[in-house]
Amino acid sequence: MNPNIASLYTIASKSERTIIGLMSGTSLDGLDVALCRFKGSGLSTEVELLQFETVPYTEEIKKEIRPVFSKRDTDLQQICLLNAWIGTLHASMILDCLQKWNIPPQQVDLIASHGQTIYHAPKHLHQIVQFPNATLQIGDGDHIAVKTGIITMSDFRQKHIAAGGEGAPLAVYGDYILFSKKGEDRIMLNMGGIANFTYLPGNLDASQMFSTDVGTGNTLIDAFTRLYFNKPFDENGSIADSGKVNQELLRSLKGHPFFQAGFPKTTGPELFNIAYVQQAQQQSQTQGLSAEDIIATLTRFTAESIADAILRCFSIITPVIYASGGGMHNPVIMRMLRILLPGYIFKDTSALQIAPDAKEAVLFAILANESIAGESLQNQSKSPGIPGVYMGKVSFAL
Ligand SMILES: Nc1ncnc2c1ncn2[C@@H]1O[C@H](COP(=O)(O)OP(=O)(O)OP(=O)(O)O)[C@@H](O)[C@H]1O
Ligand SMILES: CC(=O)N[C@H]1[C@@H]2OC[C@@H](O2)[C@@H](O)[C@@H]1O[C@H](C)C(=O)O
Repeated sequence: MNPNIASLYTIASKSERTIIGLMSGTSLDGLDVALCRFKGSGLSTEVELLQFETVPYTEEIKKEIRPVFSKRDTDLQQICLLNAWIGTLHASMILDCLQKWNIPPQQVDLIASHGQTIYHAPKHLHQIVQFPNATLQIGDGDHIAVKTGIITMSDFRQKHIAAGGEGAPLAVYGDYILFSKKGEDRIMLNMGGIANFTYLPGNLDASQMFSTDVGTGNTLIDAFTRLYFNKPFDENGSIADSGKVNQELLRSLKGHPFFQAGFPKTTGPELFNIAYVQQAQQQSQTQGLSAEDIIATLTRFTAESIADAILRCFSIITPVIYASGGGMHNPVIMRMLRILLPGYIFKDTSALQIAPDAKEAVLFAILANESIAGESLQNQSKSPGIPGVYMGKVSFAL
């Protein structure tokens, strides 16, 4: 037997596995590295988050990725170079973390790497009849495996598309396994670059569970804070707080057919970008707004997109909302959400023993644990957008 297959078999048979989950999201802020210890699989999974770190992307790294990030017209050579370069970069970030945590790489069984999304094109975005849903994550797993010496799983989204999904949100699989709770209806709300949520019914009926993107999270706030203030994000919402929401611009921002479309649906900065806002400004004749008012309006746009989607989905019940992702650190978004969603209880995932900034990286570690050790597709659901499949491709180190 090939010794790689034998090691994989050994890892799959262990009673405990150590898996590093990686996530580098649409905010391009850095690489989330979550070192997790797993026992079991499926609904009996137990995860302990041993270490977590967000390794920030330097301006030099962002400068290399931005020209291809969610751009239709781009340099194919740059994509080709980045695919290997990001893999190598992520590998050295992992090795630095392990050194800092004083953990030899030999103690890690697997790496679960999301990669860097550079283009997400569900059918409703590209609208080309003969092409299916599509998405592209780069930072090839082979480079991570060879450089770290650790078996790496990557490219989780393609199987989801092959089985009929849009390639996202994938969080739902881990949300179901980790956070479903009999007797409590839950919304797992993640506010990263893009905002999404998973509904977990308190009756544990997987066929009622669903997951959807709802629109922009921080991506537009970040883009305009960069444009006008040369800062990466609106820290603590202080710029939004100093501006006034413009109702005409807000109405125009909310006018896109994406918001009328049914659930589940996915999106990205391919739609929600600077041009999207400029077009809305033109339509609403609000080109003269101050930078502060634009950021206040975009912050409100984020909060209303989330609240409208939740109110559309739940007319009778008010599930408990567990927030995660960088947007929960923006007090203006959180204040608006509390006003827009009266009667809802807000918590964050630390109440469920997972640090909110680490949640997405942990969820990719869960996907890898399932693919290696899952004995049945416990997360299989009849809900649209949640095909019952094992995801991820294996890269051996040798
Ligand atoms: N103190 C803060 N004040 C305001 N915003 C903050 C704060 N801390 C983080 N953020 C926001 O959170 C963003 C990062 O969020 P996160 O890391 O969850 O995004 P991501 O994982 O890249 O996105 P996605 O989930 O869409 O892939 C930052 O770009 C910023 O907009
Ligand atoms: C294509 C892609 O990378 N999508 C991300 C993005 O960031 C948030 C939202 O859009 C979500 O759909 C997804 O990530 C999370 C981790 C998911 O798949 O659940």
